[in-house]
Amino acid sequence: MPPKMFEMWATMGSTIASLMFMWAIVRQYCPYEVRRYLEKYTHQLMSFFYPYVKISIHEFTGDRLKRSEAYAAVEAYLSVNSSKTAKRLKAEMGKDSTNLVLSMDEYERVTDEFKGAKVWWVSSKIVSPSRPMSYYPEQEKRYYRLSFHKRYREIITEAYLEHVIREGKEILSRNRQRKLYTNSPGYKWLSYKQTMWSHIVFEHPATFDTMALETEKKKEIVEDLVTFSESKDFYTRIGKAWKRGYLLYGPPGTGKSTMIAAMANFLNYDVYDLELTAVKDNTELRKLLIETTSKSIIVIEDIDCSLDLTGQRKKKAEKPYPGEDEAEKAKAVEVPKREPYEEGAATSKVTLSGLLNFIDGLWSACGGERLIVFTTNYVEKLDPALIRRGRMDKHIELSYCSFEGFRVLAKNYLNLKTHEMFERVEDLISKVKITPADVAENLMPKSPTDDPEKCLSRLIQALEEMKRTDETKEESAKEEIIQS
Ligand SMILES: Nc1ncnc2c1ncn2[C@@H]1O[C@H](COP(=O)(O)OP(=O)(O)OP(=O)(O)O)[C@@H](O)[C@H]1O
Ligand SMILES: [Mg+2]
Repeated sequence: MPPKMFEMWATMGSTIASLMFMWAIVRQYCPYEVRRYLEKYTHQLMSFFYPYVKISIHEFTGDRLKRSEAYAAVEAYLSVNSSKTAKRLKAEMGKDSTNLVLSMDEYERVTDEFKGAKVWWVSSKIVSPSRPMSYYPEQEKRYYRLSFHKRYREIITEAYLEHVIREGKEILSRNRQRKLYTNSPGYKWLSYKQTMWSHIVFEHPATFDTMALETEKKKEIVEDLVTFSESKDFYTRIGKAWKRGYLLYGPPGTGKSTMIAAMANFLNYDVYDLELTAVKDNTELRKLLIETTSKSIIVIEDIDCSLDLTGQRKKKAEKPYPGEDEAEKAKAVEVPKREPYEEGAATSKVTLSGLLNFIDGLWSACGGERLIVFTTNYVEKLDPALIRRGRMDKHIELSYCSFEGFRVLAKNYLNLKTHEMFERVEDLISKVKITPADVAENLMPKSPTDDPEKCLSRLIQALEEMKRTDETKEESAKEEIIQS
């Protein structure tokens, strides 16, 4: 190296060293105010010469309980765009647990181009150590940082970011793994970040096609759901919250819970299964509902058993459903039942007015696309205030199996569209009250040797037995009348 050059490097080196030394002294001894002042102006001076703009998108913003929608959209956008160029990727199980979804690993950097503008994305995190004696673990604050040259400021802030968010949201809704949430007491104490809901992936196979229901009824429900999901502007225009209440009622085993799953699958919504007996009081109910997200169905099953609606406590099975005596009940398919109201009464103080307030007031303020579904076996026991239109907009009765319903089940279970034995089934099914659950149970092959004929014979036998029991009951009732 020529001596002149060496001298120049040496001078520069010593200048930088002395500046750094001075800065260290300033940091150590200057009062905080002076330091802040100096830092601010150094920063401004640096950005004057530095031609790049940086935008950070943090995972959690002011409201630490809610993940930023923008962060989720950027993450989805980059998961598709970065997987082609990034060298360090992380893999997570995707929708339906069938494939791995790749996304950018931490501290990885990828480039993207938009209308001739080149941008860089970096995924990063700030780790703040846990405080001594603190209950909470160390916290990680993840963020994405976007950098681009300042000459592209307009194009990036006005068009590129919008493009990223729009595409990201589309990817999210395509890949969304739907969830089934339940409120379990105590779970919320696990960590301050934990919500009051616990969830699992929702993978119920029910659809409207597999439901044993009259075609007309199915069509009406599907049209109602489609109209609701496409009516965002309508609800805004008339000044009503974008929500709709459904009341599903009918005897046990007629498909109320199955229909909720079919609705969720049809609309691609999450399901919040709200166990009212596990909710301490109205305040907790409010908190739970505020935490629900848009595009969801909030379900309160067996509402007559979950809430003291009249001041009188009720037992679900205190009266058999018409046509359902003890012998029939014993034969019926075992469907999991909720505990009757008494079980939760000791701890739950949720009142009817609390629930009504939520349906009308608070929930309406949450905005977003939500359905609320109540189910009951005894519609006549419900307080009219709870089920009036406006709260429960659509009342759907699910009843005993018709021949049309049977045909759907025969197609599902036996892959039969028609069969000579159907005629006998048609005749019998019009005379007895059998639930779709019972029909399904009889049609289900019980061993590998069970062919469709055997399953149909089993159903016919069950229907004949039910008919005989009904006739015997009718006769003894007639005799009783004659005797009295
Ligand atoms: N309409 C239906 N279409 C197809 N399958 C049905 C139908 N109704 C009942 N089933 C079958 O019976 C089983 C029980 O039905 P489901 O749990 O939906 O009844 P439910 O009306 O919710 O009963 P409960 O009032 O006891 O809660 C389901 O797993 C399903 O296989
Ligand atoms: Mg049910």
